[in-house]
Amino acid sequence: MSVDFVQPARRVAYEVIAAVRETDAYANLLLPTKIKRAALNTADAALATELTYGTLRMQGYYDRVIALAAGRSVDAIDPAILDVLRLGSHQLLSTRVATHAAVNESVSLAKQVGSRSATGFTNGVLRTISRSSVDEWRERVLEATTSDDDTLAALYSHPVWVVRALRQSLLAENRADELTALLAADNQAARVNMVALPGLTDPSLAASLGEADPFSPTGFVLAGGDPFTLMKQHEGRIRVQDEGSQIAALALTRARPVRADERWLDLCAGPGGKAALLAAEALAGGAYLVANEVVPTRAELVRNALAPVPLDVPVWEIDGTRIADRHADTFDRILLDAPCTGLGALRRRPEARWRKQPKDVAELSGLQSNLLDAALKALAPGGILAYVTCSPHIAETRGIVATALKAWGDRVRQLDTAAVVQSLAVTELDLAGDPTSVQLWPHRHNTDAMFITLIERNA
Ligand SMILES: C[S@@+](CC[C@H](N)C(=O)[O-])C[C@H]1O[C@@H](n2cnc3c(N)ncnc32)[C@H](O)[C@@H]1O
Repeated sequence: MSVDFVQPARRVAYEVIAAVRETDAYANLLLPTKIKRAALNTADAALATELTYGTLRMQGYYDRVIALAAGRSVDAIDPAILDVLRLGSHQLLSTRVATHAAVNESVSLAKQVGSRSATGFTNGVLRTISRSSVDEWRERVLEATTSDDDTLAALYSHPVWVVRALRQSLLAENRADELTALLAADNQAARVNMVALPGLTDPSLAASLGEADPFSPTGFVLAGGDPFTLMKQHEGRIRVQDEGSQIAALALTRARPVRADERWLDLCAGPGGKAALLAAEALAGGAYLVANEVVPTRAELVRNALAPVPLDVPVWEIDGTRIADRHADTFDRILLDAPCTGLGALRRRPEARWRKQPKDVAELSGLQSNLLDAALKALAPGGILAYVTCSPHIAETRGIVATALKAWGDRVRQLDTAAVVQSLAVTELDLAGDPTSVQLWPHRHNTDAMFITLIERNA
């Protein structure tokens, strides 16, 4: 074996981590392609996934260790070599990979991607890290933190502003004591959860492929196998979908019995996961559904997602903030699954916490408010709107709703969303706070942190 050998799983992990940094690639989309191209076997694919996701998630923590071991700020390290060091640190501090394999292969990788001097530097830093225990490094990192929030940020590898935002959201439910459980849950791999479109799949299918979800009546946890192969085999009538997303869509469709010929709208539908579930529900209840998505490539994904449902669903491509220009007072139910920071899906998107910035919240909240106002105008009198985000950030959730309620006054009212969600759930959920909205959580419900509120426009 050449001294410069880098195991294919490590090479794949490195390439994905580097692409995330260089081209803003999404690890969850790029990794499967790279694994396929490298023809990794199942064990190597699992190793590449663990190395990629683990390194990206814990990057903030590893950077603190690397800075201490290197005696310089990570900003002063060549970015390609920093990626090698992060991947090496992950192997040394969080896996059972043998020290010599972690160090030697990192040095070989450094030789391939960095300058000549980088190999000695990589060797030195990783050997320094390997000489102290995991606990000793934790102590050293914590000694260098500057506040309680910084300590949590370091230990659980989240940006400080995200730690604060998550605490605020839990505080709104009087559950701030759950913060560390939430931060820890963000660092756990999410299970593969699927939806079996109701009315289009045999009810026994879920049991044969996995275990029924505890809360969503349409979902199951996949026991094993490749979900995308299964999806193809079942012609899209089962698909990957978080349990929280299913609950959000069903909160709208099951808020009250469906009258025949109701008109439904999915205002921000791409890529179409919830649209497919809404379509199955519309078909069963005799309702019409329109899906809308402003980005044409994502509108195409919506059409694909809807294909398995034998219902004619037009897919519009208009700016949702203008929906009421031509469709005021029209729809009986509207799903507004708003574009958001995605801070509720950090388990699933390992790099997202480092990519998002507080300014994203400010930008998105303007759009969210405009979309909500337009959607309320497009609602028929007596109609119901579900405002949903996969972020628990107060500025994207309760803040947006409060602004709309103030502007709309007695022309709208919030429904008992908690009661609706409990009534459709298979088993009772531990929900906290004001029942006009529901906040799901990874640590409490094992779902993404979806926020759901139902608003009725007065007749
Ligand atoms: C959170 S995603 C929706 C996810 C989707 N409901 C699903 O379950 O697959 C929000 C979507 O809104 C779209 N979007 C952003 N701005 C929009 C606008 N002004 N009008 C309509 N759609 C918009 C984004 O392109 C994105 O696809």
